[in-house]
Order: sequence, then C-alpha cells, then structure tokens
Amino acid sequence: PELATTFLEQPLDNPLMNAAGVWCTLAAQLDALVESSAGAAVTKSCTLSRRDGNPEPRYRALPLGSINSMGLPNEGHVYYLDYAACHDYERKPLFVSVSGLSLDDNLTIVAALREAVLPAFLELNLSCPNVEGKPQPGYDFEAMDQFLAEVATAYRRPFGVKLPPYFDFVHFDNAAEILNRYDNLAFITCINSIGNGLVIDTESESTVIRPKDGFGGLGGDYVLPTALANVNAFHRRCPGKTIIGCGGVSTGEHVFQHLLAGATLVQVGTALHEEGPSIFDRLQKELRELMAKKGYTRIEDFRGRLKTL
Ligand SMILES: O=C(O)c1[nH]c(=O)[nH]c(=O)c1Cl
Repeated sequence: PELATTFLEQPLDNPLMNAAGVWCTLAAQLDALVESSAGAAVTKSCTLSRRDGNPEPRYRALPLGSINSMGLPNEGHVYYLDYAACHDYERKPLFVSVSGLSLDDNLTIVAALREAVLPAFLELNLSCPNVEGKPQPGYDFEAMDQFLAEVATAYRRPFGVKLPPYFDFVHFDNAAEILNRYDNLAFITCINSIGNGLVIDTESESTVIRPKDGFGGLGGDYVLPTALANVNAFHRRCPGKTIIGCGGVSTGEHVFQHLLAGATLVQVGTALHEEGPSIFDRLQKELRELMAKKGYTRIEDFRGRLKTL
C-alpha cells in the first residue's frame, strides 16, 4: 500500500509528522525529524522572545499518556525563522508554530514570517493551556475571531490554526462558523492537549508536575476519542478546509482512525516524546499492514469515509 499524500497541493511521502512542542524546540531535534521518515515537521510554538518556561518537573509520562505544563519554553521566533530559512523544502514540508503572548506579538511574528517569504506553513497556536494568567484564545470566541481577522489580513497567505478540544456541539458550531469566515485559513489542527487535568501520585499523595499546583495538559491514550471527535466535527463543518489530526496516536491503527475521521495529516506528540523519531517507521509499517488487510492501496481509498450506524 502507498502512503504518499498531498497537503495544500504539496506532495508528502506519508501523512505523519510531530505535534508542535515535541522533539522540535532545538535545531538538533528538528534535524532529527527531518532525517527521520516523518512526512513533515513542525517547530515548537514560538513567542516573540526566548522563554525558559515553567519550573520543573513540568512533563510526566504516564501509563495512559502524559501531563505537561511546559509554559512555552522556546528560543524565540527569530531562531525558528532562521531554521525555516535553512530548511530543504524539497525534502519535506516544514510548519512553523506561532503562539505569541498577545495579538501584537502574534502580528509581529507573522509579519516577520511573511517578510521571509518561505515555503513554510504557519500553524497559529490558539490553544496553549499552560501560561499562567493567559486564557487560551481558543476558548474565547470573541478573541479568537479578532486574532484571526488580524492575522488573516496581515499574513494574506494560506495558514492554519491549532485548536483546543471542544466538548459541546454548540462550541463546534461556533468555532467552525468563525473559521469558515477566513478564506486563507486553509487548515485546522485538532487537538491540542486536554487542558488542566490533574494527575496524583498515590504513594507520595502529591501532584506529579510543579507548575499550577499540578494542573496540566493531558496527552496520549487519554485523549484519542476526544481528538477523533474534534477531527470529525471540523471535517464535517469546514468542508473547504484541510484537517490535521493530533491526539492519542501511538499505533498505525490510531493513524488509520484519524484518517478515517477526516484528517489529511496526522501529528504524534506523547508517543513521539517517549519513543523518539523511529516511531515514524513503526507507525508507517503498522498502517501499511492494516491497509493491506483491508484491501486498501492508497489513503484516499478510505480517508474521511467514517461510517455511522
Ligand atoms: O506548555 C506548553 O508549552 C504547551 N503545552 C501544550 O500541551 N500545548 C501547547 O500548545 C503548549 Cl505551548
């Protein structure tokens, strides 16, 4: 079976890539992703200036996934624009994730990305749940609409957004109605971590991460059904846009389910953090085996064809 696919008319060897934030904060990590069999790569969400992020421990792997409150540690936007300027786009696409701490910061970063005239794809992160005192724009529809109106106008080129998970059909409807207003908003990445979960260590009777009294974003097995729901909800509501699935992927079967739900590309976070970039070989092998068993030769044979009862 063939895993080749296209994204915004760009050819990719396969639909797999990292989730922003995982294995992508430093150039050496990004180089490892470019060397890996991933079909594409995305940079750590950047802010205007470099940030240390939250005090450690701020990430914890768990039997069923992960919890994190990293606090947007990153090298600042210029570092990632420089990386994007040196990337070989013939090899695989590169996405630049932007998560400015204010609308003005986002506009400054987006303007710099536009000035650089690079083939990189902008993924505007509206869903970081871990910066104290900063409510995430994805849960404030007025703010989200304002951010998008200004960024869409300033950037003028095709871009995408990284959304938090929603859990209510009215929220799916309201968010989709906003996204559909922007013609150059070309793709939607669902989902970011499920924000502000709390993991307790019974033996020590304590939280397991330091920031925010132990509250942090959940990833891994915990979030797969929510991720699939958000992928399918926006696939149904935004027919003109491309969906990138993210959340709960650790096997080829999970990749298959995201594609069936309507995703075009599939991002891997927690499982990549734990297994490393060789995971992309395993996931492709498992996906090919599953496709062969089902008699599919290409991804378009089943992508978006989830049946209902
Ligand atoms: O704490 C983080 O850096 C972080 N952690 C997440 O789980 N999602 C995000 O978008 C970000 Cl920006």
